[in-house]
Amino acid sequence: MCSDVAIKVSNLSKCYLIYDRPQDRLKQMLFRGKRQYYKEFWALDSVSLEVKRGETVGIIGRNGSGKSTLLQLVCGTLNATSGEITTNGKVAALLELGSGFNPEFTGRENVYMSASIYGLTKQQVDDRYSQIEAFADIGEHIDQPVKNYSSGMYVRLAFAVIAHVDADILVIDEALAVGDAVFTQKCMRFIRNFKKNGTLLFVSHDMSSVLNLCQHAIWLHQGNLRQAGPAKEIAESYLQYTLQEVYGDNASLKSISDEPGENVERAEETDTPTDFALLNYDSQMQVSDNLNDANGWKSGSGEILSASLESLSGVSENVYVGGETVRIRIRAVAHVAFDQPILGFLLRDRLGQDLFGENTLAFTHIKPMPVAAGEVFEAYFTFRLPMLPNGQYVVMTSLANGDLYNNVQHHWLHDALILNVSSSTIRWGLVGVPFDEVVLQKLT
Ligand SMILES: Nc1ncnc2c1ncn2[C@@H]1O[C@H](COP(=O)(O)OP(=O)(O)OP(=O)(O)O)[C@@H](O)[C@H]1O
Repeated sequence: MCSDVAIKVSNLSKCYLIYDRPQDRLKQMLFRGKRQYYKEFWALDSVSLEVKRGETVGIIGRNGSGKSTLLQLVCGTLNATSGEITTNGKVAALLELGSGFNPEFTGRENVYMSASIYGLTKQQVDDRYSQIEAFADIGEHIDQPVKNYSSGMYVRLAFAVIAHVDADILVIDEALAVGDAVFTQKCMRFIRNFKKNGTLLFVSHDMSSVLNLCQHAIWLHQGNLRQAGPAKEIAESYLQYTLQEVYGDNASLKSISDEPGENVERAEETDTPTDFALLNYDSQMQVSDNLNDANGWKSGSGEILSASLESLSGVSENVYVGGETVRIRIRAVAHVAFDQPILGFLLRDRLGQDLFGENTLAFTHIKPMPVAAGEVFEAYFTFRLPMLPNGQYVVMTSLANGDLYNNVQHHWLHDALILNVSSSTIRWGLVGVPFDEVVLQKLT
């Protein structure tokens, strides 16, 4: 196999033998060849693909289309009926829950067992154990048998292991779906870093994760490779297909500009021009302080002491409403003198996408505010809270010193605040926008 190819799959097929009754399996063994007591089910049928070293490939498709089967075949946990698979480099996998760990062993024992399967020596695991434990961040559960773990804890530990075994190829099946926002972002940071040199094969039903992580995508349909290509293109074709499944063949993603119209006929107007019941995007969020558990790093020259979100509309403590005016306040202390300290924040969604943020650079650029060692200082940012879809978000905070062209980060906290948005009626996109008018009209 060419050295720039990480995974090569040729005419790969997997057939499961389905027996209607358990005794049929026994009969088949006894009367081997004379009669067939099973039905064949082809979960994968002559699939061929090539993944180049350093490529990130998402696998999409409906339930039962063969995605997990393909991943298991690539990882060698399942034998193919026919066809060939070649991998170039160390493959580490996060497959479905329950695979990989011995349920009776503790988390710690499973770390040692699993890492040794990936070729690490006991000394190497000893050296990395504290990093693995910190990545998993499951506290004292690490010494409990994994059969008592929640699915989230299980994935945390499994991900922590594969993140520390020097894999060349990572194979991940839907793992991010069970993690909370903080853990998901930790995984996303790891994967983004891994992607710089490594190869990723990633199964997900969450199209935003696929688009976020993968350059290419493969669409499997009833065990066949239906389409492969750039992730955006494949995601659009798949979305078109799912729309047609729901709404029939007329559903299309065609641009409205394809069918221009000149005259406009409006739908009959009612007394109330538009009933905005469906367009009420109000969303409520609860905010919790995560400063003590936040992931990040610091130089030691200064640190963030607190980060908080305050309501200026005084709605209610800890509950904020999309659209209301709020203030993010970040307080820090300098351990050495800073000539131009900068404080900033970024709001991120669970996949680590930056939604918005700001820092005090513009202010410090024009009017620097030096601080002496030991001085406490703060910045606050007042703004209208956007309307966000349901889900978890985090606020990243940072402390730096310098100007636009030359600045040094001193404290960086990925998840200083955690925001939980509930009861949002936003159905599409990353934010809700207040609509002034919505009209349905005929073009004649
Ligand atoms: N051990 C098995 N015996 C019989 N059929 C199986 C077995 N494992 C999987 N299948 C069948 O093979 C098909 C493909 O399964 P697979 O788990 O690969 O699908 P998938 O695309 O990953 O689905 P999902 O999105 O639901 O996870 C399904 O119809 C499934 O029922």
